[in-house]
Order: sequence, then structure tokens, then C-alpha cells
Amino acid sequence: MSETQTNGYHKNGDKRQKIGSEIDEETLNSGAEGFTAEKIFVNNPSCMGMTYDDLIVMPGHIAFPVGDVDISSNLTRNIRLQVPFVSSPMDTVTEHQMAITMALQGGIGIIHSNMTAEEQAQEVLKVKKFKNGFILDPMCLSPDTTLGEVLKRKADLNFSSFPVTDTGKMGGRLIGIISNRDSAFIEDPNVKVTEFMTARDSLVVAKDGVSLEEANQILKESKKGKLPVVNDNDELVALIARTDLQKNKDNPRASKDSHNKQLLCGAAIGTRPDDKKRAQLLADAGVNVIVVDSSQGDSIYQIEMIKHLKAAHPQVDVIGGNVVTPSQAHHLIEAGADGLRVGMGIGSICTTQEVCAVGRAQASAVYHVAKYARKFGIPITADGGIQSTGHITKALCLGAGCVMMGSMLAGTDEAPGEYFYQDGVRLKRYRGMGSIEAMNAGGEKRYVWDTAQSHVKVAQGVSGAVTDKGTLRRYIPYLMQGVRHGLQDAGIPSVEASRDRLYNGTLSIKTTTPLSYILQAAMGQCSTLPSEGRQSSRREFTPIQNHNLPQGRNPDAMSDGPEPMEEDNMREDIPQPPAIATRTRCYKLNLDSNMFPPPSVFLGPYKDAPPPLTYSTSEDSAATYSPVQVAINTAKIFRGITVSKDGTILTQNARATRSNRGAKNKRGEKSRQATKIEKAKDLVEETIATGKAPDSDEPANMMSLVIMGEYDDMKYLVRDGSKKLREASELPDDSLLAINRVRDDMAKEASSPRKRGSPNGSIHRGQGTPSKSRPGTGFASGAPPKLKSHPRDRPSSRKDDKSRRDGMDLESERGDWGHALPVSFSRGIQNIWNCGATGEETGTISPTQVVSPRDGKPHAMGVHTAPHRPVFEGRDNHYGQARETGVTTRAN
Ligand SMILES: NC(=O)C1=CN([C@@H]2O[C@H](COP(=O)(O)OP(=O)(O)OC[C@H]3O[C@@H](n4cnc5c(N)ncnc54)[C@H](O)[C@@H]3O)[C@@H](O)[C@H]2O)C=CC1
Ligand SMILES: O=c1[nH]c(=O)c2[nH+]cn([C@@H]3O[C@H](COP(=O)(O)O)[C@@H](O)[C@H]3O)c2[nH]1
Ligand SMILES: [K+]
Repeated sequence: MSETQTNGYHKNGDKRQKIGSEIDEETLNSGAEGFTAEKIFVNNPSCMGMTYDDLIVMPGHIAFPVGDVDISSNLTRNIRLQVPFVSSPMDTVTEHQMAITMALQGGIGIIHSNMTAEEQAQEVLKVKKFKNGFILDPMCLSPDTTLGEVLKRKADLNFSSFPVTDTGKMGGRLIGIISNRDSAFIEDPNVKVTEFMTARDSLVVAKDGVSLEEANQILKESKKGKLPVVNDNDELVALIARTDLQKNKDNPRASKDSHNKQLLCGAAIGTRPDDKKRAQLLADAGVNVIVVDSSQGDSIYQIEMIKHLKAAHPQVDVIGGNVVTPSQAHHLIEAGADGLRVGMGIGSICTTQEVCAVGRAQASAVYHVAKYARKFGIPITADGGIQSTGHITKALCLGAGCVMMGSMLAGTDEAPGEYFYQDGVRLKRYRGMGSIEAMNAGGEKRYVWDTAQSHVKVAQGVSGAVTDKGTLRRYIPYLMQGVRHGLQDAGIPSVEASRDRLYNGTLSIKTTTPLSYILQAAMGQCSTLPSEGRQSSRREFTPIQNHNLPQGRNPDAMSDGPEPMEEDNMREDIPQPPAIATRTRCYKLNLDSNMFPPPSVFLGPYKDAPPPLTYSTSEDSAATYSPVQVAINTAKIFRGITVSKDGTILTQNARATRSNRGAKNKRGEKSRQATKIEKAKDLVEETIATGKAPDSDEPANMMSLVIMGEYDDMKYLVRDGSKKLREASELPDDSLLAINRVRDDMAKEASSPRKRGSPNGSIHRGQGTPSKSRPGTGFASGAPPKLKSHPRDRPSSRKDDKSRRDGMDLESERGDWGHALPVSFSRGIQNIWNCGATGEETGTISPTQVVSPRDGKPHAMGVHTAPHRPVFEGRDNHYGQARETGVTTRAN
């Protein structure tokens, strides 16, 4: 001690240790640093199974930048992906478009098998044939299509141009192109396209074999929007869209075959004898990996199938599954599987654990199977139950090579199906492959095959909807970056390194939920309820009733909600799947990120600021425009901040206006809002006058404005604001969408969740709401309850309340807002900001359109193409799942 004393470590009688080069053993072993996986999963006296939410990874030492985190990992023995993400073989998740984009982003898609073998092989072929920037299956017209039919297709598909070929199909001889300009002045709907198309002799075309750069150059010089590619016989082989070019920069991460440079693609098959033929067609189409798809993979049928596949198609890797135990894994590895899929009954749409009482908590399943399979060099894919980037990180840290996702991806543009609206929320359908709906659509045979009581359908999944996430091209980079941050925080530079640390006991994990607290208590390690990372307590539940879901724009694409089981198909003793099951996702936007691309103008928001909105009045998707983005959210100005174009927060407007506030305050608020509206008006005027985006030389030939209002108090502002803007801009009415929610209705709705399911809820059309709108623009309300004064808004607490200062801390938004804000608020916004989502490589659709009440013409909404960093942070809400009780998921 005398040494410490002399060195000054001993002060006021307080004995202090000198810092050594290592943390002392005693502290290390106390649990203060968390626990090893071994301790949690193996020395597990309470025999408890762990879900992702039960665990949290302890931070490590960061010795590298986040960009250096290497997330590449193996899917199978032979396939390595730069990005360890796999899309589920489900009919609401993966068809060619999803598979193409997944592969371009460095992951892989597994084409579902709820279609004929031929169709599935075609889907694989589309992925294999994919050429960046080339639309290989454009919608074509035949010469005798009428104008009326063209307009209908345009409205349905939101394409602006169609090639005309002699056969009306791809591969036919090119005879012209229809664009918006061609049809603009024709009145008679019975006129044939040949009368008004731009005919072949005046078309600029490219020859088959043209490179993307060359095509780009031709488009630039010709100032055309579309470039048809023809072969020597003048037959159409591809179409190149100018608007797609920018999006189609080569992706260095893309998952490609090393031999032929084609994108990697997977496909699922079942275990029936027929599936051998299916596998043959898939192999012929060039599939790289076949997933043998069963909920319980350890069966003689699957073992036989794997053996067959390995013998018949040695060039194709085989993923067996699903399994959740080492002994199941053993059988499939022995049969020759190159990879395993792990997860049973934990998918968001699963009811397997309820219906069949068999399954396993996913973190436990991943840990145990990965650890066993590793001995044989077999990677595993953690399938199902991924709800956030955090779950991905956890899965990887627990030994998974890749993660497979369904619900996370089902709401993206690339997933099959059309968007539709419910309560103002833009949704896509998502359903379990074992749901009644999916079975009716083709999966039925899987369940009834070879069973004595083949008339009994036992659903093992449910259907519902997921909210719009926009395009994968932005979503995947966001997920990737989230995972990189997670690994960095844990001090792990790569997936491989995480593996080492998992097995050498240097990865620290801690349990987090009350149930796992029992486990810790049993281990004698924990004396108080843990509070770190309590994900479960952060969930909000968003009931969206399953029936009553409005139709998507393409009613044929999917059936109209789950069909009730026929009486004689029902067995009373089998629990029916819950009628309600859906999950929604809220985004917390990160205003700190430099998310606003230069031409955007942001006025107002705020906590959940929408990313730049872009509404184009340009009907020609080929027209060059630089969108100007203006969003005014009068409703939130009262708690708002003003964000400059580069994303810096300029002012914060902290004073609240509520009807219960003094009239003086209210007036002040109104004038502040009026100022913002004035500013917006100036911008509109400036843009219109100069034809340029504010502070930019970019041409800007469009503009529309979105005004959202949530409260009675703001009604006038919304109304007056929209009026002013309209006057200033002479915009047509339909370019102003006003959503005016009335507080009392919101309160009612929020207090009776069921009401949300009613399709016509309470829609309050603001001034300038299109009087006639297509499905998809009818925003309905679904909004926060009446506000009581939140501490944040009380002047006294203003100074020290951090959330008040930065105005955007979701986590601190509990209290009166707790339920309402993240869900309803961001819902409204999400609606709007995702409206502009448009087509993909294949030049497809923007499902949202407004028809002008004046001329009945569709008014397409464009999307800006300026790259910007992902700005959303996913948060899941999970509703209606019995396993939320935490009982059924905890079989270990
Ligand atoms: N991961 C999960 O937890 C779950 C996934 N699902 C998904 O639902 C879909 C259907 O899954 P399953 O019901 O497992 O389909 P499956 O086709 O593997 O099994 C259905 C029934 O048919 C039987 N069967 C299969 N091949 C057979 C053969 N050759 N001879 C005799 N009987 C045979 C099975 O034993 C089972 O009873 C899959 O897409 C699966 O991924 C369904 C439930 C849970
Ligand atoms: O119990 C189930 N009943 C079903 O009908 C069903 N359909 C799919 N799956 C599995 O769930 C996975 C996707 O799960 P997530 O939506 O959580 O990503 C998928 O990858 C599948 O493993 C089902 N499980
Ligand atoms: K979908």
C-alpha cells in the first residue's frame, strides 16, 4: 500500500488499485462482463430456451472503423455471400424480382415453389438472364390494342411507355413505341395504337449485344426515354429505360457465379416424388442452390431427397431443413446437405408452435445447431423471427452463417404483390406458406399429401400484411450498416471473428428479459431485474384486422384475405390460427444523418421527419426532372424543429400549441406556422419562376406539396396553407394532398383498436384532397389519441429534458404518447414518403397514382433518384401471436 500511497492512489482513506494491463479475474468471473454462450446455452440449469429478445450482446473494444467490418459469410459449403441475407421461399416474398435485387445487393433470394415447376424454373431463368439495366420482359402491346386499353394498362401498371410488336409479346418484331406524348391528344378510345404510336422507322434502337455504357450514350444523344434493343431480325430482345440507368450502377457486392458471372439464385422444393422433376427443371435453369423446404426436415423423405439431389445435380448446393436440434442436423448432414436452415415455429406468421407444439426458441436453436454443424464445415442459415438488424447481429453472433427473412422483406417494392392502403398505411400482403391462403393458392397439397384424412386442413401459418419499406436497394444497405454497427459495438471485426469469439468464450452475452432473469437467478448470477435492452417492453402492438383488408390494385395477384375454412374441413379440436396477425414497422428517422440530397427542401419536421418527398407531375418517366421536395407538417410544428437542406437542425420550436393552452401562445404558434407556410410559398414561387430547384441549377419542372395535419387546432393552417400554396403555384388540386385528422376521432380509434380495421374509418379530407382518388391514395386516419400535456411540453422541464432538446428521441416518447406516437405518427408519414416508390430494374410500377379530377388522367408520382443514406431505423410491432406470451417459444 505504501507504493500506492506514494503514487497518490490512496486518497481519503479510500483504497484504490493501480490499473493493470488486464481486468482482474475476480471481476471477469463475477458476471459483470456478461456471460459466455456456453454458460447461457449449455450450463442452463433452468432448461430455458432463448429467443433473440432474451439476449443482448455485451459491448467489446472497438479497434477498427465501422466500414471495415466484414460481414461476408457462407451460405453453404460452396457459396459465400458478401452480405449474409437470404430472402424466404414464400409466395409473398421471393420471385425473380426479389431474387435479382437480393443478389445484386450481395445476398441471395430463394424462389418459392407455390407455382408449377415450369413457372418456378422460368423465375430462376429470369434471375440468371438478368443483365443490369436491361428490361428483359417489358410489357408489350400488339398492333390492334386500342387507346382505351393502353390507358387502362397505364393506369394499372403505371408504365408510361410500351413497345409495340407484331405478336404483342417480347421477341416479336418491333413496330413502334407508345409513349405519353403519343396518346396525349387523342380522344377516341377505339383508335388502334398503330395510328398514333411512334413507328419503327422513326425510332432510335440499339442492336443486341450493346453494352450499358453504349446504350447510355445513345439515350443521352437521342434524348429519348426508352431504348429498344433488337436483334438482326428486328425482333425486340430488351428495353432500356433512361430512368433505370442511374439506379443500375454495377454493384461490387453482387452475388455472382464465378464461371459465367450470372447472378446467384436459389429455389425451394418439397420432398414429394414430383419434386425430383422440379429439381431437374431448376437445375437446367441454372439454379445454384436448392432449399429442401419442410417445417420439420428430419424425415426419411427429406433424407432421400437430399441424397437424390446430391447424386443427380452435384453442381447444385443443397440446403436441408428446417432443423432445430443437432440430431436432426446430423441426419441431414449425413445425407449430404451443404447447408442447413434452422428455425421451427418462430417465423412472424408461424403458428406451428401453437398448432403442433413442436419447435424451439430461435437463439437456442441457432446456437446449438450451428455449433454442431460447424464440426463438419456446414454453415447454417437462421430462418425466421428476424425483426430488426439487432436480431441479425445476434443470429450471426450465435453462429449463423446467414439469416433468412420473410416479414422483413415482404413489404419491399421487390416482393410480389401490390401495395394497398389500410387506415392510411401502405401495406403489402404477407402470409405463411402454411396458411390457409397459401395452401389454397397451391401449397395445399403439401399438407394433405399422403394423409388418410386428406380433407382436413391444418393451417400452420397465418396471413396478414406488412408495411411498405420502399426499395430493397435502400433497405439492404441499411440492414447491412446496422449489422456492421452492431458487430463493431461488440468489438467484432468480421462474421468469422464472431465465430472464433463465440467458441473461445470471449463473446459476452447477457440475458435480458424477465424470463431469462429466472435463468440468471438460477445460475446465481443476478439479484435484480435486469433492465438493459429490454426489447420486449418496447413493443407496441398494432392491430390490423385481417379481414377487411382493402384490395390491392391488382386483385388477381392475391386472394382477398384468408378464406374461412369450410365447415367440413374444420376439426373442432384443432386450434384455429388467430384471425389477426400482422406486424407493422415504424421508422425512426435519423436527422443527424446527411439524409437530404441537395435539392430537397424541408420545412418543419421534426421528430419523425419524412425523408424528402418527391411528387412529379411529369407523366413521362423519361423526362428529366430534378425533384424539388417540400414537406410541411403543420401538425408537428408545435413540437418541431426546422431542418436545413443539409440536414442540420436550424431552429427548434418548442412551444406547444394546444387548445388548452392560452390564446396568446396559440396565436404565436399560428404566426410561426404562417411564417413557415410563407417560406414554403416563396420556394414554390421561386421554383416555378426559375424552373430550377432552390439553390441549385438543376431543372425542376414539377412540384407538389404534402401537408399533413393532425389536430383541430391545425385545421385552419392546413387549409389556409394549402390554399396559399395552391394560389402561389397554380398547382392543380390533385397535387396537394391534405390529410386532416381530427383529434377526437383519433382518440376514439386509438382507444378501440378494433376500429382501425374498419375500412372507411374517419377520413377527413382537407382542402385540396383529390375529390376522386384511386385506391392507394385514399388516406384514412389512424392516429394518436388525445394528448395530455407531456412533460416535454411543460415549460418547466424544458431545459434539462434532452428529448426536448433534440426533439426526436423516440425512446423517451412514452407517457401519453407512448402508444400513439411511434405507430400512428410515423405511419402517416411513412405513407406519404413512400408514395413515390417506383419501378425496378424491370421498369415496373409505382403503385400509387392520383387521377386528376380535371381531366381524369393519371398523375404519376416520380421518385427522386439522388442517392441518400438510409435513414430509417426499424422497429417492429408484433400483434396477435400467441407466442408473445413467451410460453410456447421456450421449449428447449
Ligand atoms: N420454419 C417453420 O417453422 C415452418 C415452415 N413452414 C413452411 O410451410 C411450408 C410447408 O411446410 P411443411 O408442412 O413442413 O411441408 P412438407 O411438404 O415438408 O410436409 C407436409 C406433410 O407431408 C409429409 N410428406 C412430405 N413428403 C412426403 C413424402 N415424400 N411421402 C410422404 N409424406 C410426405 C410430411 O411428413 C408432412 O406430414 C414450407 O414452405 C415451410 O417452410 C410451415 C410451418 C413451420
Ligand atoms: O410456422 C410457419 N408457418 C407458415 O405458414 C410458414 N411459412 C413460412 N414459415 C417460416 O417462416 C420464415 C419467415 O419468418 P419471418 O417472417 O419471421 O422472417 C420462413 O422462412 C419459413 O421458415 C412458416 N412458418
Ligand atoms: K409481399
